[in-house]
Amino acid sequence: MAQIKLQNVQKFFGAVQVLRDINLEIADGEFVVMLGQSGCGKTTTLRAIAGLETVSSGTITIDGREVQDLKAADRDIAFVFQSFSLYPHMTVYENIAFPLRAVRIPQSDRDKEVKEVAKVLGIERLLSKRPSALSGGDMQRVAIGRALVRRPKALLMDEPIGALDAKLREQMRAEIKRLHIARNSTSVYVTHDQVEAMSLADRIVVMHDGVLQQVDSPEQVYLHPANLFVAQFVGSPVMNITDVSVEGAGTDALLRIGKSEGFRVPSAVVSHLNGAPAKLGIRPEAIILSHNGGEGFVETETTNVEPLGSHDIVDIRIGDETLRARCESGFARGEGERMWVSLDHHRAHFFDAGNGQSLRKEI
Ligand SMILES: Nc1ncnc2c1ncn2[C@@H]1O[C@H](COP(=O)(O)OP(=O)(O)OP(=O)(O)O)[C@@H](O)[C@H]1O
Repeated sequence: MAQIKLQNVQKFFGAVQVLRDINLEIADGEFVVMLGQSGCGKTTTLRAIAGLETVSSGTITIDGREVQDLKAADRDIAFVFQSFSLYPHMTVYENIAFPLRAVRIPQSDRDKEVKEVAKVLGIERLLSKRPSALSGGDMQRVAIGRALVRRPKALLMDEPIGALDAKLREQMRAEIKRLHIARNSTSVYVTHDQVEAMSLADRIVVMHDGVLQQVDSPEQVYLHPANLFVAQFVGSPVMNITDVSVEGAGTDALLRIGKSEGFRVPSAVVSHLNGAPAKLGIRPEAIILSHNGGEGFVETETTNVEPLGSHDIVDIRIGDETLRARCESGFARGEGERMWVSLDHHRAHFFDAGNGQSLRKEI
């Protein structure tokens, strides 16, 4: 197990900068997920930690030792990729035992370690088989087993289950989590799948354009996104974002979206904005629809209904904007239906219209 620290890490490929001043501390035993769109630099960060990629500047330390100039083999870190890189001519047992043979661990200890890892991963029955006889999920279990068997300081995983079908991914996700709890190995995991990130991580590192946008628990990333990018990247359907003007003083203020009639909210909700241009962020589940209206509700019309089984996503018009609301199945009959809408202002987010940073009320 290990503590990993990146300080002021920069990486250029030719003239193109793909990592911009990365600062990140990963605690011993922590499960950190790097989340971002394709090309944002998450794989490069992981490869830099592993020693498969050099950094242009900055330092990487593992347990206090600077490693940025060490070869991958000298960092005591294991890596699992999306593609199953098993040796086809070896059995599962031999594949898992391989890293132990390479460092000349005696046969009896090797046998004990291989069997223990196989037990944790539930692949004991496969030990005598060759990779060609395995399913995709089992191949990836073996790849993880091989990475874990020599008890590396840290386990780095790059979209390890990205190539599996949806059902198997769900199952493997649970297994990786269970494995992490059992072994408590420091783990860094790369994915572009926010559900995977939310379900696995102790902390999520949201990355965009080579810059860390937010490093926080899944709950914090969802409830308090640091900026517009994070707000729209995490959560499905995405958070509604609209320009908003704030009017009025006294006890109530009016949040007006476009030329809409506006939502009356307590002034305290918006007092910290000080009249600066802001964007409103509101998740679909924080939009309240009603057939009858009432105080705080504004009249609207549905423009689309997406039935998803457990709930529906209903599009409504406010001013010139379309907002997406989450409501119970069958609540809206179809498009063109008259409705009333209100916002749960406790769950409203505001962002600086210029730089996109969250304008969070200081508590
Ligand atoms: N060896 C290389 N030479 C030149 N450019 C590279 C190299 N490796 C990566 N890049 C570029 O660096 C940027 C970051 O790539 P990286 O693989 O880290 O992103 P990523 O977020 O992991 O994306 P993906 O999920 O697609 O792997 C991309 O623009 C990519 O094209």
